[in-house]
Amino acid sequence: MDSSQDTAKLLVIDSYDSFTNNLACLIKRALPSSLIYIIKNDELDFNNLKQFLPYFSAVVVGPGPGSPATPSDVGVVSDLWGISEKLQLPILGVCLGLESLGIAFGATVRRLKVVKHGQISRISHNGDALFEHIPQDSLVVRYHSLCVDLDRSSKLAEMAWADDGEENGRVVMGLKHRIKPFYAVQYHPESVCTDASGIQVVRNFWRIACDWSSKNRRIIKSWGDRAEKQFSVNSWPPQRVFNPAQLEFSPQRVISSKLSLPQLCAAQICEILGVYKANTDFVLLDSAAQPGSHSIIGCIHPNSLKIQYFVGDDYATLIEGKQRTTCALGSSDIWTWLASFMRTKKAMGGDPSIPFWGGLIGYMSYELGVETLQCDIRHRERRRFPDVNLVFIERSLVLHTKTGEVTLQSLLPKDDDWFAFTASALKRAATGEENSRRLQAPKRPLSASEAKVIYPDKVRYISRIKEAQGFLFAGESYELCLTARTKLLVPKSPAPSSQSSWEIYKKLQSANPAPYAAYIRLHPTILISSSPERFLCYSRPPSQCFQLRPIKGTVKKGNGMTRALAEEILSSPKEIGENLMIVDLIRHDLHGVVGTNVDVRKFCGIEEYETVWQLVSVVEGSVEPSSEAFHDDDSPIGVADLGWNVLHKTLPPGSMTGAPKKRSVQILQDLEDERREIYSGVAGYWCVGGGGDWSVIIRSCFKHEVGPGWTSMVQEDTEGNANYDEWLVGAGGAITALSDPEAEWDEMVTKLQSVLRAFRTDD
Ligand SMILES: C=C(O[C@@H]1C=C(C(=O)O)C=C[C@H]1O)C(=O)O
Ligand SMILES: NC(=O)CC[C@H](N)C(=O)O
Repeated sequence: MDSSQDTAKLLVIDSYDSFTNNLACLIKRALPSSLIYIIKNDELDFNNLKQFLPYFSAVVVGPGPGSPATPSDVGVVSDLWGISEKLQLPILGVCLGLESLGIAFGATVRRLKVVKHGQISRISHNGDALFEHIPQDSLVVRYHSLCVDLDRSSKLAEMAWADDGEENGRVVMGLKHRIKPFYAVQYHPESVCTDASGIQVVRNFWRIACDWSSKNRRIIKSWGDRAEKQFSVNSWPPQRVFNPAQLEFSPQRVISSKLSLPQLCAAQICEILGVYKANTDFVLLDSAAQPGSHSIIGCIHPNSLKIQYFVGDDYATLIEGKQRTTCALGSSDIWTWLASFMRTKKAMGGDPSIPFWGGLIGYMSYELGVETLQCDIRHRERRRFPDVNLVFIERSLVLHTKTGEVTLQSLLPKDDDWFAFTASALKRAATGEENSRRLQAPKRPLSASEAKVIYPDKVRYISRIKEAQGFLFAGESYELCLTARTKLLVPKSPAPSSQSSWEIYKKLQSANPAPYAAYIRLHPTILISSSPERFLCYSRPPSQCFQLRPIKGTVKKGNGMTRALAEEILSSPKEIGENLMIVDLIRHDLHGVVGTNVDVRKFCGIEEYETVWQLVSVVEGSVEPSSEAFHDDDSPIGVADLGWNVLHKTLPPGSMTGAPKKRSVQILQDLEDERREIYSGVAGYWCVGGGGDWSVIIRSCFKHEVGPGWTSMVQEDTEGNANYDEWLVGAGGAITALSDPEAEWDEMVTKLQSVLRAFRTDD
């Protein structure tokens, strides 16, 4: 008998990331002293799992995509309901869990006429013990396309219902076995919009489970080495393993100095620093609108280290000046490699109020996240461009966009000359004639009014929307963020691409000012972004806070659209549902890394942008300061890997996939014709102090260059002349069961137009 014999252990069966971590957190909140273990439904075969059931007090069978009748969707769950009397233990099913309980005991599963995804319903119940202390008409969130019908002689009994009126009639919301200790609910008690009945139902189940176990004298085996060996990696909250390697390197010093330059904006500073210069790299992360407050400019020198990785490769490429080396990843992956690299670069002594002291800046592609999810990448293009493209910044300028304070920073020792040179160049420009905080007019008017726009085919896009809805109606997904690519063929400019692309950036920035704008020119790719969406920001350790700001819900401005009207549209069940599903998904992603401390700080706030109104939620997570973190000179260092870990585990951004994530990504791989590449990926930084901030790459365009120099990737016109630069723009939107295909096409075009404005000379 070990000392933990009194601690209840619950096994949660995960049918692939359908909010399972939220469910685990709800159980932990309901039963704080319990220990929770999560396994995938196909992780152990049933014969193996059977041997371990006596170690657990109860099992919770979670939700999931697909059908209870499809063996690969439910895995071991169908066998679980048939366990012998000797091994019997209390089981609570949720959603797919309820449906599989139904099917195991003869119920009929059928499709709802009107599916319910992210929809809030009132439930009534018959007062069964599972619903004790739960008021009638409690509000619960539903995510289902299927439902169960019992026949009279059923071994199961109904306990709760939702009345869907003409849509679906009365739908079963609670079931139990008449004899065995099997209970289930069709709704999601763990959703952020389910009321207090969510936690109560778990408490009630636990009470029923304890009563049943003591009445039946069930003996729970003590947790020995065997169980520990099998399940230690499955424990939730996930164990935070302290990596002593973090302490191996002594930190570098950040040297900084301040200037007050309210006359200059970020783009002007970039011009002073030589953004136009041909054959150079350049990075700007630009807070061009609220709620952004700092713009970050990396000062790249010819020998700045660049790190590239292509999905599927087993090496990273390091580029320093003209030298290229490859670095084998061995048995680890690019994430582990980057984390060890950054460990050697940790620094201290920077101004705590400045978010970036130096570190990696660049982007990561959507497919990098797809690789992390272990989904097949369908579109294997002939020519590939980096999926990770980062530069290590040693010298940087950070502009506070409201006060005009500029912080110059360097990680290089004895860098006085650079400080003096840069400060004097900035001061000269600020006191010079062009000091009006206005941008210089584009040097050469764009000839982009002649740009050819190759839109996605509307008929094809609409048919894809309908196909997506087919998956939603069948219960394969709850929401799918469908996207398509538009190509812009811009007549080749005689100016170098450093200049023409920068002019496009300035145009975009003034046409569509955005809090997470970016100009990232890292050969061979140029990214121009006016993203309104923060993906993930993590503060510096030791007290790390993680913030995600998913956007879902879009209304086009203009044509008499007032704020009041936009508010009315955006408060409809369709729009709220769309946002809620992603909020639940993001909570699940974050709970999967940080454990219990995850909260929704803002739910469905309305934000105004240049061309659209958006529904934005804010989800935050935190971890207690690690006891292993050490403090040196008041600058905490030591747990810097955690933010990076959250980024790794939460890609691709949930708002760009739909929910549940893995199945939705798989479906989208089939519905979309090309790789998304950088679109739907993330752009941002990882600071040497351990913080980071990454935006979702939307409302953006990108271009690849080919060849060793800076020759643009060109397209041939109809006469076969290679005269055009090819810019790529992704756009899309969340498709739900409530979507109107024509309106979704319009929404995609609206998002696209916010970028195309930068290519017009006539406005
Ligand atoms: C897909 C895009 O945007 C995403 C989809 C949104 C929506 O469906 O309302 C809103 C913001 C983004 O997360 C895009 O801009 O291309
Ligand atoms: N949330 C769920 O578990 C959904 C179950 C099933 N895929 C349905 O759509 O009905």
